[in-house]
Amino acid sequence: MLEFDSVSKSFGGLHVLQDVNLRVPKGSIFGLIGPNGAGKTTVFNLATGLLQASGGDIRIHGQSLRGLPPHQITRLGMARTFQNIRIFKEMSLLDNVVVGSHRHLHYGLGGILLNLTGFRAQEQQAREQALELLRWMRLEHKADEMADNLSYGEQRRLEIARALATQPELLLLDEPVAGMNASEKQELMQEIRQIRERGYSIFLIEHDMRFVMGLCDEIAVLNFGRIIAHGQPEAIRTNPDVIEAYLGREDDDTAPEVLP
Ligand SMILES: Nc1ncnc2c1ncn2[C@@H]1O[C@H](COP(=O)(O)OP(=O)(O)OP(=O)(O)O)[C@@H](O)[C@H]1O
Repeated sequence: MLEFDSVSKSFGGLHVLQDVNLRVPKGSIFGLIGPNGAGKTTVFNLATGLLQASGGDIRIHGQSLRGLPPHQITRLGMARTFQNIRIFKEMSLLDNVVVGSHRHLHYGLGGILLNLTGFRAQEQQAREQALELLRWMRLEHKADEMADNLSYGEQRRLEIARALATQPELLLLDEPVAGMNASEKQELMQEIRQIRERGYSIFLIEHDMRFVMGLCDEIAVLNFGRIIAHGQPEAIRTNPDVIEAYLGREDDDTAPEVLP
């Protein structure tokens, strides 16, 4: 579904990604892990058009993303959440999600004036869809509350609901459980599995090894901008290159959990 083909990215003389090859299969939950600063967020920024690759090609459904701005990439079926949560805190949960669905509402000002009934019907549909997505993320009961009132874990789940409102085929999650407690993590794992069962593909970056190993079908490991391992969780857990990459960074708080 999403392919990185020999992708590189430099900032001036700093080579952040080199010869990155990735295949995120349709219907999978695919994890990208690696020590701090390995280049994981840069991979997401390239996939969503926030950055352009210095070399190589990125494709979704075989179509190159080269030169496409983020909003066009969204139209190709990709949506993401961010490491630092980006929700509208002064708006209700429902409105936060409705905003996400607006690329699917087909009206301009003229259209609204000429066809007020059609406009209202689309708005109503967007609200119903938003409520459904809030239900998926167990936030439906708070639909009319201000997003500002949510706990950290709830804000992360709201961001996922809003990303889903763009009707993506592939959902990119950047550190979805950062700041969550153990039971919130367990619940989110369940919700992400259910999202996949509904036909979505998931590509996630996460430092929490228990979460990644318990959830992902496949995992790729980045270290200093290169993919050093790729495979099923058990193979990654015991891969000597992966263990060494984490051992070499004892400052990284995730290191002990990778060790077999
Ligand atoms: N816009 C930029 N300009 C210059 N350097 C950048 C830019 N964005 C990222 N980098 C550098 O690229 C490297 C990889 O950063 P990136 O955020 O992709 O890593 P990461 O694996 O997501 O790290 P973390 O796990 O800490 O979030 C870092 O050295 C970072 O300083």
